[in-house]
Amino acid sequence: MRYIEIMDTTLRDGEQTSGVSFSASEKLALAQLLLTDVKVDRIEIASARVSEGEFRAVKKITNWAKENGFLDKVEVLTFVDGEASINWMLESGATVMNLLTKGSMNHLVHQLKKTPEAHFEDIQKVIALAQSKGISANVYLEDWSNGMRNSPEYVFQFLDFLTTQPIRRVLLPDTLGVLTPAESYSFVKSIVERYPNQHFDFHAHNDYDLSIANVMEAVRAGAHGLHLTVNGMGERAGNAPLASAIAVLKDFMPEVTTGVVEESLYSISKIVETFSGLRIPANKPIVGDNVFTQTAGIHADGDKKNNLYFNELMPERFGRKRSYALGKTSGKANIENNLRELGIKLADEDLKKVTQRIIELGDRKEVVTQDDLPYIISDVLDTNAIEYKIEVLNYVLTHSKDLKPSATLKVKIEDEVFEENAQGDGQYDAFMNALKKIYEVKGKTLPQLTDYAVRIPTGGRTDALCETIITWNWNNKEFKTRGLDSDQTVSAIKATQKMLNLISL
Ligand SMILES: CC(=O)SCCNC(=O)CCNC(=O)[C@H](O)C(C)(C)COP(=O)(O)OP(=O)(O)OC[C@H]1O[C@@H](n2cnc3c(N)ncnc32)[C@H](O)[C@@H]1OP(=O)(O)O
Repeated sequence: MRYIEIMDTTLRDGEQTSGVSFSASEKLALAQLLLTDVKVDRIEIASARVSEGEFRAVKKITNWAKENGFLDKVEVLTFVDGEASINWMLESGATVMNLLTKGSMNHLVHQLKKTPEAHFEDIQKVIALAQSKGISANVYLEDWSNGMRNSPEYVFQFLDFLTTQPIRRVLLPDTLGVLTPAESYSFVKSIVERYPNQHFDFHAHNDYDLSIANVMEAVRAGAHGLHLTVNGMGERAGNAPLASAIAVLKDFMPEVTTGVVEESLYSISKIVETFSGLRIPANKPIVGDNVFTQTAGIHADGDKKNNLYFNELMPERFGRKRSYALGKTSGKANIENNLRELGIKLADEDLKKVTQRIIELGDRKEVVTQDDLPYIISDVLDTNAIEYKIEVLNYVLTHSKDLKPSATLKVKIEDEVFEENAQGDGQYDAFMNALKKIYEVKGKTLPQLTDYAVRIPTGGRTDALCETIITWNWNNKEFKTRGLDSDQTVSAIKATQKMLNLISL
């Protein structure tokens, strides 16, 4: 089996994401996790000369790496700038440089304004100097992909030159993310065949959303290593994402292997999300919040029947769990899956009612989570037990500055309809005052409200529902009623309606 070396460049190319800057401590923590938990083969942690902060970060990482035997896996991007980058490396303690050179005539002529011969001479000097100081070299051919399209003679002249140099690897970047999968294959293949003794890394960018397809084709063509970033961070549309690349190699390319630990990919993704502040889209493969959530009732039903809707991407591989969303597309099977996890069993009739309630909430765009389920169940079962003879048909509640809150309501008691309005200290108080007036007309009194408690189920982890529990005193006996709704006032009115029906029994 062919071993593919994984070089993670989250801390260098990933940090080139607009608006992202890791602190030195964050860089150290990520470097440690990447090398010891995720077990990538190498990490690129910075560009030389960038800043004082970057220098401190590199120094911290190299100190740790030296003590723990990882120094040879820690790389820094450097420039063809005589002694400048090398001196920076020496002071920071880094020992592997990824030398950025020009991989297309276009960049060479317009940016460095040099001939190929002059560029090669400069490169040779830098590599020799580095070697004399104990620094080993990998060489990036920047804009290599366009070079292969527009100036292949130059690229091959350059690669011929590199065969004469004491370097470890040649790094082939699709700097502008312009390659198609077919080109990734044919360009890498032509190079690997011509230089069988050289190690080539492929470095994709995601401008056309083709980075993973390109990575696959480069590996199929014989690339020996890949450059990836956690969450696909990187300049513009980013780099090829580590988690997706690892899953694709594992599932579609059995002829290759890597040293990366799949189970660690989700946790590193979350940590990088936190440190970078760059939110992971919910639908991002492997690491997005939604990618292991079945929302459709039919899919949940199929999972029950021989795992019909599973693919190779089992969440447990990545340290995650499958979940079943609750909303308007939930069917019974979805809800049963959630109930099973909570250890709750319901009769068929009750399950149907709970399902109906969840669909209603979903229709109102409320997001229902598993945490809400026990509340919904107890509300549905509680409401079931009561035969509703008294109904609050309509109401208007007002709240305005410097005016007393008021309420107008229409209530059906048995077959009679009553309408009243009243003011109060708050909207609910006004509602109760109007209700009292209706009951006075009928020559009845209402229980005394002794406690009124509002809570968001599960301490605020979900905001779909609000529960109001009202304690009443009726003929010296206390009882409680509960109302559940996404709106706090409505939940209180539901609790009150329950009370009206209980006292009429
Ligand atoms: C593929 C990639 O992602 S490459 C990413 C490389 N990393 C970075 O660019 C890190 C961030 N960059 C920086 O902090 C700065 O650009 C520095 C510190 C590297 C250089 O800063 P400055 O000296 O202010 O130069 P500035 O950024 O304006 O311009 C870049 C210079 O480097 C030159 N240059 C471009 N590529 C190279 C190279 N591979 N080797 C040497 N010099 C290069 C340019 O021609 C330009 O030189 P000029 O000013 O003589 O025309």
